Amino acid sequence: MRYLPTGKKMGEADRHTIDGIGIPSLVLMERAALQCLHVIAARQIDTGNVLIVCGSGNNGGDGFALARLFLEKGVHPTVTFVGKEASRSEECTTQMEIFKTLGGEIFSEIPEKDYTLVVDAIFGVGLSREISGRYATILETMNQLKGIKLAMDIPSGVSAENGQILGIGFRADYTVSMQCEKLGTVLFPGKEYAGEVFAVPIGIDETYFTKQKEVVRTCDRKDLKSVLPRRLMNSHKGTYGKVLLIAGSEGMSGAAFFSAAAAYGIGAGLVKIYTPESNRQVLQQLLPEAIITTYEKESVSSVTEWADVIGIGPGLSKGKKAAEILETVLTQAEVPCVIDADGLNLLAEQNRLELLKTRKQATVLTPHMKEMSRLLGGKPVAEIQTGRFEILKKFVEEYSVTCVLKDARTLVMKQDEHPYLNTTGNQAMAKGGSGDVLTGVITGLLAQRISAYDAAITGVFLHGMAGDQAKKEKGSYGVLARDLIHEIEYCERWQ
Ligand SMILES: NC(=O)C1=CN([C@@H]2O[C@H](COP(=O)(O)OP(=O)(O)OC[C@H]3O[C@@H](n4cnc5c(N)ncnc54)[C@H](OP(=O)(O)O)[C@@H]3O)[C@@H](O)[C@H]2O)[C@@H](O)CC1
Ligand SMILES: Nc1ncnc2c1ncn2[C@@H]1O[C@H](COP(=O)(O)OP(=O)(O)O)[C@@H](O)[C@H]1O
Ligand SMILES: [K+]
Repeated sequence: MRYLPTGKKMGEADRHTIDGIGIPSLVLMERAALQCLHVIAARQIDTGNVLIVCGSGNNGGDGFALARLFLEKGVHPTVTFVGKEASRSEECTTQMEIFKTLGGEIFSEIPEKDYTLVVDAIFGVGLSREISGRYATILETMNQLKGIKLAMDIPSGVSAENGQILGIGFRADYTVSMQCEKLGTVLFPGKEYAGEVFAVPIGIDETYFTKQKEVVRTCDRKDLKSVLPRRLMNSHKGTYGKVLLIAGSEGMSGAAFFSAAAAYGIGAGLVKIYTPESNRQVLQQLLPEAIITTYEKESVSSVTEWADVIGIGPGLSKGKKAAEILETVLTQAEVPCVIDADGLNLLAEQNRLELLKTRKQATVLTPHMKEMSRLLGGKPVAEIQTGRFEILKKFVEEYSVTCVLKDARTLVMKQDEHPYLNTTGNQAMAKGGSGDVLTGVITGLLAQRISAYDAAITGVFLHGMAGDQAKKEKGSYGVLARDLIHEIEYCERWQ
């Protein structure tokens, strides 16, 4: 698990470390510069001709410190100071003076040379407004230079708060992020400017974020062991829960299959599909492990009574029958529920969202951007994209749900928990059926009795990992929903 603070939150943690704990700012800066040097060595970057461009804040201070460490190694970097003298920070001034005392030369323009490495130390998390004028020209020049590009902390121009490009951004091959990767290089378009990101420890106290519930977190492959539900030797299928999937309508059996197969694939004990009779035969052939029961044969009340967890919506349709079923589930089922696709579209109509407020068990909603827009009464997708954290926070508080907002960077939110931003998954998953698989995975995890928040973040993480594995095998074009299921079945291998 790792935090993805905004620039503002990172600044707070810096101050807490410096003022609250007493670690001097220059000590942190020294470690920041040393870590950059380590990354440069680890990536075997040619330091034959290094350019370091420094601004007037502490990011510039990082740059001067790195320049001095290069001197110690016998490397003579070209250092350009592009900041304003008047606004130079104390640390930046100190580092600049040390560098000068050691014989370092400081330019005010970028000398024309063939650089092997270009280091951006103009703006870090202190970037506070659009970049224009001379700074913009300098960044444009730096982007056009040959050589490997490395950003200290965050590429200049990328907003650490939201990943937006403020005018112009440095296009890095590598970004060395101090202590934590910032939210701005995980979100698009910032991510595309950051290249490979190394989050390096420099001594900032990250436990500061534990109580700051607004700080976003993510997880990595190494967390898998702790997030996967345990599989006990002394167990039976009842141990891993009974999943009911209410999915598929006439001519839409595939969605039910994907969700059900994914629920089994992630370890659920028993999976039942509730669907129209016309889907019975094909589903029985596609997934003989599943129990098939139909609208014509059984009432929704009796099937919901059987279930430990319900997933409703994939391929459901928006017909009258589907609406009745959803309303019965929301008012009668006293088990956790995952609502997806048409389940969400129906929820968005006729004030049905209000039904969520009376539910006693956990509800997980898995909308993509367009479905979220419908849930929010038609709020434009662009508005949701830029304001996703605030908008979702309000929504989950109002309806007491866990919300999985699906996107290239899926966001999971629940009241009183850190927002979770997913970093697995890729463009190969942008295809029909991918979402149905996610519904099955989250439902299958809930069946194994982990909390709604844990099931949502673990499900999203594993689903993305499956996409990444599938892309490795098939590339970006040919991955199908069934490939995701196949990979999920093997998820233990990723630990
Ligand atoms: N001890 C610590 O705290 C540690 C900090 N560390 C490092 O410090 C970085 C944060 O440093 P920071 O807070 O000084 O801000 P920074 O990113 O250098 O920028 C501020 C300068 O930019 C200017 N400016 C901003 N926007 C602008 C614009 N659009 N156009 C023009 N100017 C603009 C702004 O000017 P002003 O707004 O005052 O006019 C000010 O001069 C952090 O990312 C990390 O690298 C690490 O070493 C670890 C220890
Ligand atoms: N470019 C991408 N990068 C990462 N994940 C993606 C990308 N495109 C789609 N996905 C994932 O694939 C899934 C698509 O879900 P959804 O749009 O509901 O598909 P469907 O309704 O066709 O099943 C989501 O989990 C989403 O996060
Ligand atoms: K920078």
